[in-house]
Amino acid sequence: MDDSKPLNKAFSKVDLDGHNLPPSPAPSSPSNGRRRYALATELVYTETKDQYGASSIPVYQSATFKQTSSKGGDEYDYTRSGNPTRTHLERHMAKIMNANRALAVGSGMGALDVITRLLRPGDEVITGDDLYGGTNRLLTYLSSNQGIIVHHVDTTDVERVREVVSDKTAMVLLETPTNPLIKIVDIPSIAKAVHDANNKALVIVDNTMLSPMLCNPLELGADIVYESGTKYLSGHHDIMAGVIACNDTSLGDKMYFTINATGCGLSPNDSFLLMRGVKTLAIRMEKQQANAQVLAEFLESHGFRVRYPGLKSHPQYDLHWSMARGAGAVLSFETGDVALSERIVEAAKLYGISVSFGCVNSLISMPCRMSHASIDAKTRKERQMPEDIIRLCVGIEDVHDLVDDLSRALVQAGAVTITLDGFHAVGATAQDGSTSSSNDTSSEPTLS
Ligand SMILES: Cc1ncc(COP(=O)(O)O)c(C=O)c1O
Ligand SMILES: N[C@@H](CCSC[C@H](N)C(=O)O)C(=O)O
Repeated sequence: MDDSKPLNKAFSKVDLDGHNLPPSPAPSSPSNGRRRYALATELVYTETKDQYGASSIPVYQSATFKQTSSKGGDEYDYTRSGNPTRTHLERHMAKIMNANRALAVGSGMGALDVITRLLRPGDEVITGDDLYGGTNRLLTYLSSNQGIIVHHVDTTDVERVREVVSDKTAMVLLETPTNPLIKIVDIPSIAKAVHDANNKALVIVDNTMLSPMLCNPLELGADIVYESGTKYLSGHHDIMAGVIACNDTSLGDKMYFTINATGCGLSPNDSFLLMRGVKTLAIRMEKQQANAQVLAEFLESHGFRVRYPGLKSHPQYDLHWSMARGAGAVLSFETGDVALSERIVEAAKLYGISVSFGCVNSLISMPCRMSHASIDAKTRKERQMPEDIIRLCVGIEDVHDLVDDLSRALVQAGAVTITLDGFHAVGATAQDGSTSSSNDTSSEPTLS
């Protein structure tokens, strides 16, 4: 049977590859999806066609939908193919991300999986040398098992990308700021260089670290943007989710095909929770990044090497602010000593020792042991990931409490020397170049 032909009302649409597309979800349309108000307003403003005028989209907790005729083909038939709660979320996200189409799936990695299924064996992918560990793991799997050639280059340097881009390049995958080294990648320059060299190559941006509140990669030249909805979009660490957005409707159809074929669409309940979470994104992000700025300045002023794009000392400060509307709420700092970093992390009380970020609660972690442990030690060394690096993911708590708790943890861990003038980092990476060893516990202050 030729299954590429529309069979009946239920499969009236095929995508460019001839795949049958089920009837739902109806793609978000630019006409009903375009932003009209400031982002903070659009985040909370929604329109629904709910039969009772519910102001919050109901959870359509149903696997199947009764059809009005034996031909099927009503707007919804089966939740794997489409669900009204998910569609409502997807249309809202398309509006927020300034895209023609948004798709909601079960996690950020699920989103990258859907995107990379656009690849064919022999295709080449260019990506960074400082990447979230899970992204690195999926790309390594694709290169070992699926015949995809992956080039890891320093994407902070456009020339390094230009050197490897070719007619075999199918995707260029970027993160900015990178996780966890907080390096900045020039999306517009890379997108132009890649599209000039190969107009079929897709530029993909993982926007998890900034969220649509602070950056719109589609407006900077990206073809597809995705985010882990587990982070800022939902904001409470109570769901796993991923969102993909693009402006090319045929790409949207292809990715929707994969979502329906593999069954990774976001569940109705998680769609509801993500929809509820995203409404407070602006206010959360504003508070989180204000707190992060205070903590970054606090650590830097006490002699720690801090990586945060809100600090003028960040080597790519101007580049970051040319693309983004804020610095985000993830920063990392070094102590010069792994054991010392461990003591700081374990001494903190307000900051949960946890992977992830973007939550209302503040978190502290050691990326090389936790979020990025799936990158082997040799590769971490080659990529110059400091083993002692500590990542702070800042929440919405009272900033004085956050500073107090971090100060106490630094003192308790022996990370600072206390003088009459205050306290100062003892680690080898202190910004003033001092090399005093943190292993010299004779100089450790004691907690009063
Ligand atoms: C930058 C970045 N992208 C993608 C992901 C994957 O998201 P998820 O955990 O929702 O699969 C993460 C973290 O997990 C991340 O930090
Ligand atoms: N054990 C998990 C680690 C998830 S890390 C989550 C987040 N992206 C972060 O950077 O903290 C795994 O192996 O994926």
